[in-house]
Amino acid sequence: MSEASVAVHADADLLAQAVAARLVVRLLDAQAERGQASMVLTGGRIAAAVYRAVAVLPARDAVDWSRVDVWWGDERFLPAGDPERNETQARAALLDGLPLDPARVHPMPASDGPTGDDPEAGAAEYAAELARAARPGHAALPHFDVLMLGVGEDGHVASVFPEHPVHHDTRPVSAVRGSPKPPPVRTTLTLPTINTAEEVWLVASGADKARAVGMALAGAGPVQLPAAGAQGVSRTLWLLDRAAAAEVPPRLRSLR
Ligand SMILES: O=C(O)[C@H](O)[C@@H](O)[C@H](O)[C@H](O)COP(=O)(O)O
Repeated sequence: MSEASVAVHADADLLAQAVAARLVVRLLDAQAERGQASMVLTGGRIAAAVYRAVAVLPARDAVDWSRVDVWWGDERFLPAGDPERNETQARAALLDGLPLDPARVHPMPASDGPTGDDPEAGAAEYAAELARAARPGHAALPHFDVLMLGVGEDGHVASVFPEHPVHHDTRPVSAVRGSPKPPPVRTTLTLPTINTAEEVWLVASGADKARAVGMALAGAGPVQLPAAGAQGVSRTLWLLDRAAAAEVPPRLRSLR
């Protein structure tokens, strides 16, 4: 697992612009290396700002979007098209304007989808979809070039919440009930699945995130503070605005 590094930007807008630029470069590098690229999306306000920033970035046209796989790290278990779904938000902010191959866009289950209103069946189906995309000879997961995560005030990432039973789920994808952040029923990649990504980027903006960010970087445990347990194979990058970085431990501040 990689050591975390931290980049701090002046405010939320610059943070979103910088993450958008990094994302385009990451996808370009992956395509240069592997002929294709994959990104795992998250939900929340800062993620939506990043997607909007990618949408208007001229360099986005350098990416061959028909060779990009799109996955989600978590989803709210609601009907397809519900405005609260992370998928709906990402499509509106970015995906609908990109020449993606629809077969490479892999939304998490909807409560009115083929697996019905059963989040367990939906999670199992998403695990099966991941397994179908796995590289031959590899574990039941595809290669994730970059996996982005927002960070909750309580330190949750994706829909892995502090002290929640999801921490004991050994499956790659979990159905979450009783989420403290509405809506209560969700689907999420579990932390071990998240941690197979080549790069994990934790993106946080605002003073209400400072405590969770500071504690995660100071070495809190993942059950208490799930963000502390998210790590990329070759890179773990915290992308923060100044307000969210206010409690970053001094030994990491030099990396700003
Ligand atoms: O479904 C969701 O809500 C998310 O995927 C969640 O994990 C989110 O990323 C964080 O709660 C941060 O959200 P904000 O950026 O809005 O604070």
